[in-house]
Amino acid sequence: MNKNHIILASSSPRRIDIMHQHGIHPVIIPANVDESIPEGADMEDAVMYLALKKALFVEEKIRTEEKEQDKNSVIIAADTVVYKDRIIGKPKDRQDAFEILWSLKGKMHEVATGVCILQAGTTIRHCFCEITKVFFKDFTEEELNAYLDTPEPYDKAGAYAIQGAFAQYVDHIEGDLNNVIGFPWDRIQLEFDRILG
Ligand SMILES: Cc1cn([C@H]2C[C@H](O)[C@@H](COP(=O)(O)OP(=O)(O)OP(=O)(O)O)O2)c(=O)[nH]c1=O
Repeated sequence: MNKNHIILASSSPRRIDIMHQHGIHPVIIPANVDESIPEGADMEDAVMYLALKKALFVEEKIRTEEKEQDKNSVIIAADTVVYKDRIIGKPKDRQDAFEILWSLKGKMHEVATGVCILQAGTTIRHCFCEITKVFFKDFTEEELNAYLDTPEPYDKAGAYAIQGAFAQYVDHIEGDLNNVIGFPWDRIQLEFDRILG
C-alpha cells in the first residue's frame, strides 16, 4: 500500500485508530453528509452509497480548496450499519438503544461496512461491502439498563461497541472483527493494492 497522500474521510476515532495501528497516518477530513438511507435500498447498497457520498464530499472539498498536496490523494470513506430484519443505524436516544439491543439479544445479526476508495481528480472509484455475523448472548433488562447508563452505545451503529464493555454479551462472530468496528482492514488493504498497485 502506497502510504502517501491518503485522506480518511471520517471523524470516527475507531477508523483513525485502525489506520494508525497499521502504520498509516492519513490526513483526516470529516465528511459532514446527510446519512439518511434512500428508500428501498438494501443493506449492501445503503452502506456503499453512504461511503461513496462521504468520499465524494471530501473530493469536492479538496477540489475547491485547491491545496496542491491534496490534488491526487487517495480518499477512503466508510459507513457501518447493523442488520436484523431492517437496517439499524445509530440509536436516536436511550429508548431507541434499549429497543435495538433488546431485539438483538440471544440472536445473530449482521454488521455491514461499505468502503469507498477513490483517487481524487481521476475516474478511479471503487466501492465494496464486507459483512460480519455477530451472535449475542442473552442478557437481562437490568444488565442492559446498566450498559445504557454508560456513554458507549450512543455513537455506534446498533447501539453497542464490540470493542468495549459490550464484548461480554457477544458470544462469537463469523468474519472480520475490524469490520464490526467500522473498518475492514484486511479487505481494504487488498482492494487498495489491487486498484492502485
Ligand atoms: C457495531 C459497532 C459499530 N461501531 C461504530 C463504527 C462506526 O464509527 C459507527 C457507525 O457510524 P458511521 O456512520 O459508519 O461512522 P461515524 O459517524 O462514526 O464516522 P464517519 O461517518 O465520520 O466516518 O459505529 C463500533 O465502533 N463498534 C461496534 O461494535
